[in-house]
Amino acid sequence: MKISESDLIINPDGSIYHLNLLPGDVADTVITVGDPDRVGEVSKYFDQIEFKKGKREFITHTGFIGKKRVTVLSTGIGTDNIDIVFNELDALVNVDFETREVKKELTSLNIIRVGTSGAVQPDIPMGTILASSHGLGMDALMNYYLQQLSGDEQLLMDDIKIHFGHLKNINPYLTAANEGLLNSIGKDMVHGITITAPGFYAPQGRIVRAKNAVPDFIGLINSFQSNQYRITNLEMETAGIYALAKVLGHKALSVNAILASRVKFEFSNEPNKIVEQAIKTVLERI
Ligand SMILES: O=P(O)(O)O[C@H]1O[C@H](CO)[C@@H](O)[C@H]1O
Ligand SMILES: O=c1cc[nH]c(=O)[nH]1
Repeated sequence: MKISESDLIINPDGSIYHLNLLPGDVADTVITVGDPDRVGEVSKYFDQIEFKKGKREFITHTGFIGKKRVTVLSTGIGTDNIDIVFNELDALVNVDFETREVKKELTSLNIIRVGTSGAVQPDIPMGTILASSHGLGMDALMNYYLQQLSGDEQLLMDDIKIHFGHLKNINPYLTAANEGLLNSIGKDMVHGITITAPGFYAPQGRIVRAKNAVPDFIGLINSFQSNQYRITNLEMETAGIYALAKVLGHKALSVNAILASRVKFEFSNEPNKIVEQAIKTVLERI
């Protein structure tokens, strides 16, 4: 079936609407970062840069590490941007832009986020590199997509619904990391459930001047336990990445540079060093 011109927008030069990329520009391994300035911090380790492109907050560098072709792409902040990035990345590899039809043979990308995050458990200090075993979304993105949970995801979700059931206006969603990526790139890292929040301040329990509707948000999330699983950290993209990757048939892992301890009220004074360590670790393992 032909995808309409208003559903899938292709620019006059044949590139996709927001990412400004052509089919063929995306490597099978994609690293996503939030901050556009972090794209160069990743591609500086490439042996060869094939091209640099960008539009708005979506900066892309594709190149080679040895013989391996890698794309690094910035998503900006939030799951609203993840909706754009993941649908457009998927269309670039799985839709024929000439016929506007879904290709017969689908490509499954390996997508690794290297992001920053705040820890909510006292035993997870700043400087930790953490791989998200699950993304737990507190935003609204997955109200708009059909998602099927595995048996394990459903069991965990049942406990989450009980724990967070009193938050009447929030409809949490959960997706597990790709197991292969978690056990390879994420091996030896701290693992835990990452909460993806629809904001940085009250949605992550921060108090500056406005009054928060959810009292002791950090206490609420760090007291959750279901079998071996606990919530370890807060950021703003992982749950959307895990959920849309699964819906679209891609593999995803989120690696978090822990810059803050929300229980010790500390924020790192050397965030770039921690992010650099996360980037180097991921690049060594892809
Ligand atoms: O450093 P990045 O990858 O942007 O990730 C984190 O930092 C931003 C907030 O400061 C949010 O995007 C959050 O997810
Ligand atoms: O606490 C933090 C740190 C980085 N990014 C977030 O979203 N939260």
